[in-house]
This record gives sequence, structure tokens and C-alpha cells, in this order.
Amino acid sequence: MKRHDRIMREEALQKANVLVEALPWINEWRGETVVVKYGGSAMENEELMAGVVADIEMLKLMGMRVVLVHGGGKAINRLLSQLDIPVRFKDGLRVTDDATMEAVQEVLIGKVNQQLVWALNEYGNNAVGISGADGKTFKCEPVSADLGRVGRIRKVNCELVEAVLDAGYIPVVASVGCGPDGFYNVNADVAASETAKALKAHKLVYLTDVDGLLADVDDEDSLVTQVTRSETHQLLESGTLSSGMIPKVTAIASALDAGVEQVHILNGTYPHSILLEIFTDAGIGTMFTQD
Ligand SMILES: Nc1ncnc2c1ncn2[C@@H]1O[C@H](COP(=O)(O)OP(=O)(O)O)[C@@H](O)[C@H]1O
Ligand SMILES: CC(=O)N[C@@H](CCC(=O)OP(=O)(O)O)C(=O)O
Repeated sequence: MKRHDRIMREEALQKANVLVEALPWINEWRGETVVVKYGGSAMENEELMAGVVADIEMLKLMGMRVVLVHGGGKAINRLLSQLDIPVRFKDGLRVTDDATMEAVQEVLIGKVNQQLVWALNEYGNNAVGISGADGKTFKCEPVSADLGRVGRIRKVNCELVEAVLDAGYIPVVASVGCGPDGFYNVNADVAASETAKALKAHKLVYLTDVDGLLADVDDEDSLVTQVTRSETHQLLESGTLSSGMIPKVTAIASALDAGVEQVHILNGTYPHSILLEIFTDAGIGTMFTQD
């Protein structure tokens, strides 16, 4: 055999081994529902987005019922500053007056949602973009008068998302909801958790720009790999979490309380983090589990 052929065969064997390693996981997860939340900095770069989209498509092709719930907070900030509308947050939620709400819809429904659908359809022609206002999927009420049109999800109406899944498509859901008086701006971490709860999903995956939950936010090497449901509640009560991790871990605790078996925080800026977590023995990021 020529040396050249031997190297090629060894490389091919390595690929085959990777597929074999994935077999038990594919068996375990086929037919199960997984909700992936994508947003924040992990979404800022087209190359990164292409990698994430490939992973999501792979989950679908391996037989999982995948729902993608997305935000796009940074893109909203950019449009608001172009429009000279002030960007204001209170406890991690965007203060949303009527003009801000229009910008949120324009960015999340008009741009980010369609970008994701387009990118997914490059692989399989099987993504359908909706917002939480379609089919009254996210029925909202105002959180408080001072936050304006920020919505708390009162009920997730799963019919449309289920119909899209049953038809063999990937629902791509923008975190905009509706109430009797119009559209509401919903935090995407919460939207994903509420969707996972309502669909009785087995897995909920948060893609963000850090490796997972860090014991010390300033120390990249302090990744916490596994957290139980009671530890998640203890973390929230301890007051040690800061900024974006507070709404995320609150949403995670709520999903675990409702019976979602596993919730992951993964670094969406790391190539193929979803596939590594779900289909290999290594596992990366932080996994939150039942007790
Ligand atoms: N203990 C912690 N572990 C990891 N990240 C933390 C922690 N506390 C605060 N953070 C911050 O939370 C951010 C992620 O939350 P957020 O910005 O809301 O993400 P996204 O926009 O991707 O949803 C990280 O970039 C980090 O700065
Ligand atoms: C009420 C509220 O704060 N809504 C968020 C919705 C988008 C979002 O959550 O996007 P990321 O996941 O990219 O942060 C906002 O307006 O920024």
C-alpha cells in the first residue's frame, strides 16, 4: 500500500470512530425535543453562525425535534443607536417604549430570524421562521409599568411550534410575544426556558460567549461542569451571580423545576460546541441536571 493511502485510511478510520462514539447518544436522543437558545455575542459573527447552524441541522438529521429560540440584543442596540433612541436596561431587561418595540420587531423578526432561517435552509430547506406572536405562541402581560412593553410570558401556546415540528421542520422562534394590546419584548433566555417547559423538552441548550458557568467570572479556568437542581437554587440565593448569568440561571432553575432533564450552557463561539456536548463522551460547558 502506498504511504499516502495509509494516511488517508487512518484519517477515514478516525472519522468512522467519531461516528461510532456518537451511536449510543443518537439512540438516546432520537425523537426527543431539544430547545436551543442562541443570542448575544455568540451570534455576532457570520462564520460562527454558520457553525452553530450546521450543528443544529445535524441534531435534526439525527432525529431530534429541534426548536431554535433566538434573541439578538446586540443588533437591537446597534439599530437603536442609529435611530438615536437611548438604550436602557433595568435588572437585565430592556426598557421598551413604543419606538424601541418597533426596533426590536424590525431586528428580531425582520432581520435576525430571517438570517437564521436562510442559513439553516442552506443545509436542508427545513427551517421555518416565526415569532412568539405568531399563533399567539407567547401570550404576554406587561412585567411592570416602568419597563413599558417588556412581556412576561403568561402562557406558551405550543400548537404552531408542534405543527411545524410534526411537519418535519425546525421552528426558528424570535423572542417577541403578544398581548391584547399588541407586541411585547421578551427576554430570549426566558422565552427559551418557557418554550422548553411547555414542549416538555428533554434538553435546553444556552449558547453564549463564555465556556459555561464560572465559579469566578474573572477566571476562565474556573468552569463548573455540573450543577444539580438544588445547587442551582442555592446559587441563585447566594447572590454570587452577576449580570447576564442572573436571568439565565433563573430561567434554568425554572426549566429544571418543570421537569426539563438537562440544561446546558455552552460557548457558542467554540466550534461545534453543541455536537461535542451532545454526541461525544467528553462533554463541554456546564450541565445542569435534576437532583
Ligand atoms: N458566574 C458567571 N459565569 C459565567 N459568566 C458570567 C458569570 N457571571 C456573569 N457572567 C457574564 O454573563 C455573560 C453571559 O450572559 P449574557 O451576556 O446575557 O449572554 P447572552 O447575551 O449570550 O445570552 C458572560 O459574558 C459573563 O460576562
Ligand atoms: C426584554 C428584553 O430585554 N428583551 C431582549 C430580547 C432579545 C434578547 O434577549 O437577546 P439576547 O439573547 O441576544 O440578549 C432585548 O431587547 O435585548
